[in-house]
Amino acid sequence: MATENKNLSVYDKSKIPNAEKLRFGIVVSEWNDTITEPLFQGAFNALVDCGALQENIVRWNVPGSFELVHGCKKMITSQDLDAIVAIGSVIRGETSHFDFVCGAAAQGIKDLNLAYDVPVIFCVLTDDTLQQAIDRSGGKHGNKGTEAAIAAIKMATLGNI
Ligand SMILES: Nc1c(NC[C@H](O)[C@H](O)[C@H](O)CO)[nH]c(=O)[nH]c1=O
Ligand SMILES: CC(=O)[C@@H](O)COP(=O)(O)O
Repeated sequence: MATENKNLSVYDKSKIPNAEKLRFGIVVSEWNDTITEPLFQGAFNALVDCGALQENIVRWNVPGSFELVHGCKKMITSQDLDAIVAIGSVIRGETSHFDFVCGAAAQGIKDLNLAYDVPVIFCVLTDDTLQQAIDRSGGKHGNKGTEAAIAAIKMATLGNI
């Protein structure tokens, strides 16, 4: 189902485990911060709405989406966390740099999920236009940060009875 057919901000709290006892990290790319800041707010607000304590949410900033992987790895190995949300916004420019940044972020985050037991949620928008990014960071399609926070709670409690 394409994003245009679902709202990224819609979730059913009755089907989400309470996050009160969980600790979360959020690593935020500073590139396109007009997009990544709303994504962070969406994620932060959803975690708190689902019971997470504000003091149990750790935020680090990195320069760009390419640096999300190292930032998440450093957070995994230095903090005691139940899940991490990696937030970025990559918007296509004139060159193929977009493909390399997106690919590196996606593959690197995937590798972290294989190498460590802390789930890292891929909250990196990869858009052709700024409008697409706006639409997915609190616009008409909702907020990808909200969706990522819910995924983080679900993955942090995966397999719990
Ligand atoms: N163009 C975008 C970038 N580019 C920067 C890279 O992520 C990286 O910081 C740089 O290549 C130095 O290693 N990053 C984004 O997050 N979004 C973009 O649109
Ligand atoms: C995703 C990028 O790195 C891109 O925004 C850079 O723009 P350009 O490809 O025009 O250098």
